[in-house]
Amino acid sequence: MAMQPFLDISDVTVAFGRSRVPVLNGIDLKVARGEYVSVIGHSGCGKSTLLNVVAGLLPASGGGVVLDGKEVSDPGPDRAVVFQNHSLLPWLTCYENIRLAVDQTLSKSLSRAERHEWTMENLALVRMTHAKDRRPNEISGGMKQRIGIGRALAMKPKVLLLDEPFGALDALTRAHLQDQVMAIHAELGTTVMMITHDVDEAVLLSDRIVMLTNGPNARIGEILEVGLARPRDRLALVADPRFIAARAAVLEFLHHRHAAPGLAAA
Ligand SMILES: Nc1ncnc2c1ncn2[C@@H]1O[C@H](COP(=O)(O)OP(=O)(O)OP(=O)(O)O)[C@@H](O)[C@H]1O
Repeated sequence: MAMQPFLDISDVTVAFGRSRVPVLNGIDLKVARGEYVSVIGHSGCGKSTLLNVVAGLLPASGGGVVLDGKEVSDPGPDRAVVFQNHSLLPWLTCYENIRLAVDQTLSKSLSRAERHEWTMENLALVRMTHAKDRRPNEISGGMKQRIGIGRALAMKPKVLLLDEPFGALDALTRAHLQDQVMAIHAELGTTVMMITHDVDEAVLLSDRIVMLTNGPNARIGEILEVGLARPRDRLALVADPRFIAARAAVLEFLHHRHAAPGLAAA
């Protein structure tokens, strides 16, 4: 029997409205358990649309998504999403934001005491124990994203969906969070699908980089196997010829073969 991929995105087409040209056309992507896959492409090509289909937030017009043998038809805790702009509840503390997700998803399998322990464990995982009693407006943007990631992981998702999770952060905070996500991925073996605009980020974090062509009718133009050993050290990689080559391949795709719409002929 052929091995079924853990996450199977099969011939997904999405069109908004009845007679519109599809945004995405025939996206086929198989992701293995524990794999870290990034999706990169120019603004508006349909990256978030693809992530939303996998999340079950948006129905595909054609094709479908199967996760661990189960067809995706609506949102579920097995696919936790972290958006660029955190979506924490402002009236709850950091602890309570994570605890709420734990209570909503694991109340059948864990006792009250275990849910407390699990919440604390996830606060520790994202290095936020010290701020557990603060509310979102009392912490920085980077800390909010850490709570968002902790909350997503606390749901024990089968796949973590990251929609430009570091996009709104300054460069240093961003680097710090990328390192934390790499450490968490190494520790938990989480399957991750991440949307990004950032070529360095994609190469640093991913096992494979999926490059989308420009929309409408966007499709997968190319998939790059990054092939760098883990753990990865951002400073050491700067001079690593394999890192430089991977980076150049993605840049070449984005800036020569599929330049931003409107700039192609410039
Ligand atoms: N609900 C919707 N109704 C109609 N059109 C939509 C809807 N959502 C997205 N689109 C269109 O689909 C296309 C792809 O949007 P999407 O947000 O997926 O792109 P993206 O690659 O994630 O962009 P960015 O990198 O700027 O976030 C865009 O042209 C957008 O205008």
